[in-house]
Amino acid sequence: MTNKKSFVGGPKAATIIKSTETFIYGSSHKSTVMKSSNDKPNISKYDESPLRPTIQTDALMTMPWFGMDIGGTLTKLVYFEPKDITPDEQDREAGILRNIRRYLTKNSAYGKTGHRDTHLQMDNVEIRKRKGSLHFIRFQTTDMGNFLSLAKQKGMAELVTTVCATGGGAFKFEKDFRDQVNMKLAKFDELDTLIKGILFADLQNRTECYFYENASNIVKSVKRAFNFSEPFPFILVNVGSGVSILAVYGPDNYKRISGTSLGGGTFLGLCCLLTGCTTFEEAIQLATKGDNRKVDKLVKDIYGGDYNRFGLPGDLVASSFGQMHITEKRLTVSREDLANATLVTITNNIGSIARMCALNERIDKVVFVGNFLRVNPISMKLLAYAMEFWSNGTMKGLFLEHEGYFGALGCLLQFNGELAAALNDGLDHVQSENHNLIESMSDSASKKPSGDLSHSPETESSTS
Ligand SMILES: Nc1ncnc2c1ncn2[C@@H]1O[C@H](COP(=O)(O)OP(=O)(O)OP(=O)(O)O)[C@@H](O)[C@H]1O
Ligand SMILES: CC(C)(CO)[C@@H](O)C(=O)NCCC(=O)O
Repeated sequence: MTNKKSFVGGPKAATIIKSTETFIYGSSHKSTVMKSSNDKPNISKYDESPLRPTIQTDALMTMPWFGMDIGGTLTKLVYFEPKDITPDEQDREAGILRNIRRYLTKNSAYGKTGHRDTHLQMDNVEIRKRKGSLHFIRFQTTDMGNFLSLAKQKGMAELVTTVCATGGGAFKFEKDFRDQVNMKLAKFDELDTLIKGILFADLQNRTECYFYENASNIVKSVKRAFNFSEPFPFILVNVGSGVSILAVYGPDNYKRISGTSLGGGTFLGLCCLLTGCTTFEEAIQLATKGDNRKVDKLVKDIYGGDYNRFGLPGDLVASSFGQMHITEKRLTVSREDLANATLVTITNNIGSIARMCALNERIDKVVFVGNFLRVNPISMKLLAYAMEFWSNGTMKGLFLEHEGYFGALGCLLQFNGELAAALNDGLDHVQSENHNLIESMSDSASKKPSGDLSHSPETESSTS
């Protein structure tokens, strides 16, 4: 069934993952075509970047189109559903492909932990000259075994030979994909794809980016759309299981400046330990009803009021969990208070590190993403408050609707030049090539960031 072709054209080798007449949508579906540079797929204005490989063959990439981000806690899957299928194409569409399309788009729950976030669906999207909808699906990474069994049961193994994947799990589960469903993973770096996904989503969705108006008043602050059409430079804080902080200067020009192991995984883990809850949703619900002031020690618990000399208001947390060494206090706190205090502790710590990074880089826009922010307005409002309050209004916390899906989305968008490299030579090839390009570009730039692809000590510092 698989007809895999490799050929060289121009500066990069290009590989068509699978060229099987039956499974391809589109009219010229039989042959492998190298697209010329003036016939570019209409993806985004950022495609004009000098760093982007110009060889593009993916207009004929076979369906289904997936991008997968296999993270430490959640696996995110973005699926492109073509909506411009002609009756003729429909006739030729293979049964398995049709069944997969229907299974994914007609359901919103899959297996034990799989969910489709229907409210995030993007319609009328154009990718590689095809029009369709993007569907956003997640499941627990601990459920990978069940996912692979389901994929096999639905016939994916016969249909797809290669999946574009990012996140640590693209490395960790590579062998499982190969052994259990005969699929190869084309691996992409999680931070590269994160940025690609963000830029694409913002172009597609005018209300993707938002901020909190009146951020200095948490009770009154309200969500408002933010015009992110001139995004650079910005600080990007990806709050997943752990936290990565990047300074982004252009679509292909960024550095990982910091990180912390105190992230979404820490919140969930501590909350489960302290309250006996078992899910993130439960943890957030508890936190919504609790009061951290019964758990934390505030400035006014120490000063009796504000600490004016250094501008510390009495209501500020002086010491997270600082009252919990007192037996009577411990006896009066509820599970809800403990959940709220855990959320506030983790959020404030992330806010504080993010603000220092922004200050250091002299950047005023701080974008927070990652699934820690899912159904979590408490943290978003706190982060917005922290950015505004501690910077005297000079910094702005920004948020994006598709929170945790950008890595998977960016992965789905990868062009064949990069795809080919990932397939032929492994990720290292892509990384070192991007690194060289970024290095050569940054030589002439006033700021001199380099992509944090080598994890050299100069480009990365870690708080953990
Ligand atoms: N349904 C859920 N189940 C588990 N965690 C959830 C859920 N919804 C939101 N979260 C939060 O999102 C975090 C994971 O976020 P995300 O998916 O962005 O990261 P990841 O890719 O799994 O982690 P990493 O990038 O560090 O490998 C969890 O640690 C938790 O705080
Ligand atoms: C290891 C990753 C990059 C995996 O996504 C993430 O969980 C993270 O950035 N953790 C924090 C690591 C640090 O302390 O810098």
